[in-house]
Amino acid sequence: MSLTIAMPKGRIFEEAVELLRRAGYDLPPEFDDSRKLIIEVPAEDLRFILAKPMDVPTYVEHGVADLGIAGKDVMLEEERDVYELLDLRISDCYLAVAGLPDTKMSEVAPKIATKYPNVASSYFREQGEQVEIIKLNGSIELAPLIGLADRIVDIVSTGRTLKENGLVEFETIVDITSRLIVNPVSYRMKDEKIEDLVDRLSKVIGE
Ligand SMILES: Nc1ncnc2c1ncn2[C@@H]1O[C@H](COP(=O)(O)OP(=O)(O)OP(=O)(O)O)[C@@H](O)[C@H]1O
Ligand SMILES: O=P(O)(O)OC[C@H]1O[C@H](OP(=O)(O)OP(=O)(O)O)[C@H](O)[C@@H]1O
Repeated sequence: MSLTIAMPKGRIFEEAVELLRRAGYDLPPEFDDSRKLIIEVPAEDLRFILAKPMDVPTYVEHGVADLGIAGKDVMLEEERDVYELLDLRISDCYLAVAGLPDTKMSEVAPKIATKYPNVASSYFREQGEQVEIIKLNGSIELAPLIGLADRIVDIVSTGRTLKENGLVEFETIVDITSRLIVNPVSYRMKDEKIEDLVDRLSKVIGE
Protein backbone atom coordinates (compact mmCIF):
# COMPACT_ATOMS: atom_id res chain seq x y z
CA MET A 1 0.00 0.00 0.00
CA SER A 2 1.82 3.07 -1.22
CA LEU A 3 1.33 6.56 0.20
CA THR A 4 -0.05 9.42 -1.87
CA ILE A 5 1.16 12.87 -0.88
CA ALA A 6 -0.48 16.11 -2.10
CA MET A 7 2.20 18.72 -2.67
CA PRO A 8 1.52 22.45 -3.08
CA LYS A 9 2.74 23.83 -6.40
CA GLY A 10 4.39 27.22 -6.17
CA ARG A 11 6.58 28.79 -3.53
CA ILE A 12 6.34 25.99 -0.91
CA PHE A 13 7.18 23.22 -3.38
CA GLU A 14 10.93 23.59 -3.61
CA GLU A 15 11.43 23.80 0.16
CA ALA A 16 9.16 20.81 0.70
CA VAL A 17 11.08 18.72 -1.85
CA GLU A 18 14.36 19.72 -0.22
CA LEU A 19 13.02 18.67 3.18
CA LEU A 20 11.90 15.27 1.87
CA ARG A 21 15.29 14.73 0.25
CA ARG A 22 17.06 15.62 3.49
CA ALA A 23 14.84 13.08 5.22
CA GLY A 24 16.38 10.50 2.91
CA TYR A 25 13.73 10.18 0.19
CA ASP A 26 15.30 9.74 -3.22
CA LEU A 27 13.14 12.04 -5.36
CA PRO A 28 13.94 11.99 -9.10
CA PRO A 29 14.91 15.06 -11.20
CA GLU A 30 11.27 15.30 -12.37
CA PHE A 31 10.70 17.16 -9.09
CA ASP A 32 12.98 19.95 -10.22
CA ASP A 33 11.74 20.58 -13.72
CA SER A 34 8.50 19.07 -14.90
CA ARG A 35 4.89 19.96 -15.65
CA LYS A 36 3.63 16.56 -14.55
CA LEU A 37 0.85 16.66 -11.98
CA ILE A 38 1.31 13.07 -10.80
CA ILE A 39 4.80 11.80 -10.05
CA GLU A 40 5.27 8.18 -9.08
CA VAL A 41 8.32 7.19 -7.04
CA PRO A 42 8.00 3.38 -6.97
CA ALA A 43 11.40 2.89 -5.31
CA GLU A 44 10.10 4.75 -2.25
CA ASP A 45 6.56 3.38 -2.57
CA LEU A 46 5.30 6.96 -2.86
CA ARG A 47 3.08 8.84 -5.28
CA PHE A 48 2.92 12.63 -5.38
CA ILE A 49 0.13 14.81 -6.73
CA LEU A 50 0.84 18.47 -7.43
CA ALA A 51 -2.06 20.73 -6.49
CA LYS A 52 -2.83 24.43 -5.98
CA PRO A 53 -1.80 25.22 -2.39
CA MET A 54 -5.35 26.15 -1.34
CA ASP A 55 -6.66 22.79 -2.68
CA VAL A 56 -4.25 20.49 -0.82
CA PRO A 57 -6.53 19.96 2.25
CA THR A 58 -9.44 19.15 -0.11
CA TYR A 59 -7.54 16.23 -1.68
CA VAL A 60 -6.52 14.99 1.76
CA GLU A 61 -10.01 15.34 3.27
CA HIS A 62 -11.48 13.31 0.41
CA GLY A 63 -8.83 10.63 0.90
CA VAL A 64 -7.45 10.75 -2.64
CA ALA A 65 -4.21 11.80 -0.99
CA ASP A 66 -3.19 10.22 2.33
CA LEU A 67 -0.97 13.13 3.28
CA GLY A 68 -0.43 16.70 2.19
CA ILE A 69 1.68 19.77 2.78
CA ALA A 70 -0.24 22.99 3.38
CA GLY A 71 0.38 26.42 4.84
CA LYS A 72 -1.25 27.12 8.21
CA ASP A 73 -3.04 30.00 6.42
CA VAL A 74 -4.70 27.47 4.13
CA MET A 75 -5.61 25.23 7.08
CA LEU A 76 -7.26 28.12 8.91
CA GLU A 77 -9.13 29.27 5.83
CA GLU A 78 -10.32 25.86 4.64
CA GLU A 79 -11.12 24.17 7.98
CA ARG A 80 -11.02 20.70 6.43
CA ASP A 81 -11.51 17.46 8.30
CA VAL A 82 -7.84 16.43 8.43
CA TYR A 83 -5.23 16.09 11.17
CA GLU A 84 -2.11 18.19 11.41
CA LEU A 85 0.86 15.91 12.12
CA LEU A 86 3.91 18.14 11.98
CA ASP A 87 4.97 21.73 11.76
CA LEU A 88 7.53 21.51 8.94
CA ARG A 89 8.89 24.96 9.77
CA ILE A 90 9.26 25.93 6.12
CA SER A 91 7.82 28.84 4.07
CA ASP A 92 7.29 31.01 7.10
CA CYS A 93 5.36 34.23 6.84
CA TYR A 94 2.41 35.76 8.72
CA LEU A 95 -1.08 37.08 8.15
CA ALA A 96 -1.58 40.74 8.96
CA VAL A 97 -4.03 43.61 8.75
CA ALA A 98 -2.59 46.43 6.64
CA GLY A 99 -3.70 49.64 4.99
CA LEU A 100 -2.73 53.18 4.10
CA PRO A 101 -0.88 54.96 6.93
CA ASP A 102 -2.78 57.39 9.17
CA THR A 103 -6.17 56.15 8.07
CA LYS A 104 -9.04 55.05 10.28
CA MET A 105 -11.48 52.37 9.20
CA SER A 106 -14.95 53.68 8.25
CA GLU A 107 -17.33 53.67 11.22
CA VAL A 108 -19.95 51.75 9.28
CA ALA A 109 -19.07 48.35 7.84
CA PRO A 110 -15.46 49.00 6.88
CA LYS A 111 -14.36 47.06 3.84
CA ILE A 112 -11.68 44.42 4.15
CA ALA A 113 -10.11 42.97 0.99
CA THR A 114 -8.54 39.54 1.29
CA LYS A 115 -7.82 36.16 -0.22
CA TYR A 116 -8.77 34.72 3.21
CA PRO A 117 -12.45 35.60 3.81
CA ASN A 118 -12.98 33.09 6.63
CA VAL A 119 -9.85 34.04 8.55
CA ALA A 120 -10.62 37.74 8.13
CA SER A 121 -14.29 37.40 9.24
CA SER A 122 -13.37 35.43 12.37
CA TYR A 123 -10.61 37.87 13.23
CA PHE A 124 -12.82 40.96 13.03
CA ARG A 125 -15.72 39.14 14.76
CA GLU A 126 -13.39 38.38 17.68
CA GLN A 127 -12.41 42.06 17.74
CA GLY A 128 -16.13 42.95 17.91
CA GLU A 129 -15.96 44.80 14.58
CA GLN A 130 -18.60 44.43 11.91
CA VAL A 131 -16.92 44.47 8.53
CA GLU A 132 -17.70 43.82 4.90
CA ILE A 133 -15.36 41.25 3.40
CA ILE A 134 -14.34 41.63 -0.24
CA LYS A 135 -12.78 38.45 -1.63
CA LEU A 136 -9.92 38.95 -4.07
CA ASN A 137 -7.63 36.37 -5.63
CA GLY A 138 -4.35 38.29 -5.71
CA SER A 139 -2.74 41.75 -5.83
CA ILE A 140 -4.56 42.39 -2.54
CA GLU A 141 -2.39 45.47 -1.83
CA LEU A 142 -4.13 47.20 -4.73
CA ALA A 143 -7.45 47.41 -2.87
CA PRO A 144 -6.69 50.25 -0.40
CA LEU A 145 -4.68 52.14 -3.05
CA ILE A 146 -7.60 52.23 -5.45
CA GLY A 147 -10.31 52.84 -2.84
CA LEU A 148 -11.84 49.37 -2.89
CA ALA A 149 -11.16 48.66 0.80
CA ASP A 150 -10.17 50.34 4.09
CA ARG A 151 -7.91 47.49 5.08
CA ILE A 152 -6.46 44.26 3.72
CA VAL A 153 -5.81 40.94 5.40
CA ASP A 154 -2.88 39.36 3.60
CA ILE A 155 0.34 37.42 3.88
CA VAL A 156 3.50 39.32 4.76
CA SER A 157 6.89 37.74 4.31
CA THR A 158 9.68 40.24 3.66
CA GLY A 159 7.29 43.21 3.93
CA ARG A 160 8.50 44.43 0.54
CA THR A 161 5.11 44.45 -1.17
CA LEU A 162 3.56 46.58 1.59
CA LYS A 163 6.53 48.96 1.62
CA GLU A 164 6.74 49.44 -2.13
CA ASN A 165 3.04 50.24 -2.24
CA GLY A 166 3.15 52.72 0.63
CA LEU A 167 1.10 50.53 2.99
CA VAL A 168 1.67 49.83 6.67
CA GLU A 169 0.89 46.93 8.93
CA PHE A 170 -1.62 47.53 11.72
CA GLU A 171 -1.89 44.15 13.44
CA THR A 172 -0.41 40.68 13.11
CA ILE A 173 -3.11 38.01 13.03
CA VAL A 174 -1.14 34.77 13.08
CA ASP A 175 2.30 33.33 12.27
CA ILE A 176 2.35 30.85 9.41
CA THR A 177 4.49 27.85 8.50
CA SER A 178 3.75 24.79 6.36
CA ARG A 179 2.24 21.69 7.97
CA LEU A 180 2.15 17.99 7.20
CA ILE A 181 -1.50 16.94 7.20
CA VAL A 182 -3.14 13.52 7.05
CA ASN A 183 -6.47 11.97 6.19
CA PRO A 184 -7.90 10.46 9.43
CA VAL A 185 -8.74 7.10 7.80
CA SER A 186 -5.32 6.83 6.14
CA TYR A 187 -3.75 7.58 9.50
CA ARG A 188 -5.45 4.50 10.95
CA MET A 189 -4.98 2.20 7.95
CA LYS A 190 -1.42 3.13 7.00
CA ASP A 191 -0.11 4.06 10.43
CA GLU A 192 3.27 2.32 10.16
CA LYS A 193 4.24 3.91 6.87
CA ILE A 194 3.03 7.32 8.02
CA GLU A 195 4.83 7.09 11.35
CA ASP A 196 8.04 6.21 9.50
CA LEU A 197 7.68 9.31 7.30
CA VAL A 198 6.89 11.49 10.33
CA ASP A 199 9.95 10.15 12.20
CA ARG A 200 12.23 10.78 9.25
CA LEU A 201 10.92 14.30 8.73
CA SER A 202 11.01 15.14 12.45
CA LYS A 203 14.72 14.37 12.50
CA VAL A 204 15.56 16.94 9.82
CA ILE A 205 13.06 19.73 10.59
CA GLY A 206 14.73 22.92 11.71
CA GLU A 207 18.22 21.50 11.17
N1 LIG B 1 5.23 35.89 0.62
C1 LIG B 1 4.31 34.93 0.60
N2 LIG B 1 3.15 35.16 -0.03
C2 LIG B 1 2.21 34.19 -0.10
N3 LIG B 1 2.33 32.98 0.46
C3 LIG B 1 3.46 32.71 1.12
C4 LIG B 1 4.50 33.67 1.22
N4 LIG B 1 5.51 33.11 1.90
C5 LIG B 1 5.11 31.87 2.22
N5 LIG B 1 3.86 31.61 1.76
C6 LIG B 1 3.14 30.33 1.86
O1 LIG B 1 2.97 29.88 0.53
C7 LIG B 1 1.61 29.56 0.25
C8 LIG B 1 1.18 30.14 -1.08
O2 LIG B 1 2.01 29.69 -2.07
P1 LIG B 1 1.86 30.31 -3.55
O3 LIG B 1 2.01 31.79 -3.47
O4 LIG B 1 2.77 29.53 -4.41
O5 LIG B 1 0.38 29.91 -3.92
P2 LIG B 1 -0.91 30.72 -4.26
O6 LIG B 1 -1.24 31.66 -3.14
O7 LIG B 1 -1.95 29.74 -4.66
O8 LIG B 1 -0.41 31.57 -5.43
P3 LIG B 1 -1.10 31.98 -6.76
O9 LIG B 1 -2.55 32.19 -6.43
O10 LIG B 1 -0.32 33.23 -7.04
O11 LIG B 1 -0.83 30.82 -7.68
C9 LIG B 1 0.78 30.18 1.34
O12 LIG B 1 -0.29 29.32 1.65
C10 LIG B 1 1.75 30.40 2.50
O13 LIG B 1 1.61 29.38 3.46
O1 LIG C 1 6.05 40.52 2.20
P1 LIG C 1 6.41 40.06 0.83
O2 LIG C 1 7.70 39.29 0.79
O3 LIG C 1 6.40 41.18 -0.17
O4 LIG C 1 5.33 38.98 0.39
C1 LIG C 1 3.96 39.24 0.49
C2 LIG C 1 3.27 39.26 -0.84
O5 LIG C 1 3.41 38.00 -1.49
C3 LIG C 1 2.12 37.46 -1.78
O6 LIG C 1 1.67 37.78 -3.03
P2 LIG C 1 2.06 36.93 -4.32
O7 LIG C 1 3.47 37.19 -4.70
O8 LIG C 1 1.71 35.50 -4.06
O9 LIG C 1 1.15 37.53 -5.42
P3 LIG C 1 -0.44 37.66 -5.50
O10 LIG C 1 -0.67 39.11 -5.22
O11 LIG C 1 -0.77 37.26 -6.87
O12 LIG C 1 -1.07 36.77 -4.45
C4 LIG C 1 1.21 38.12 -0.71
O13 LIG C 1 -0.13 38.10 -1.11
C5 LIG C 1 1.79 39.51 -0.63
O14 LIG C 1 1.29 40.33 -1.65
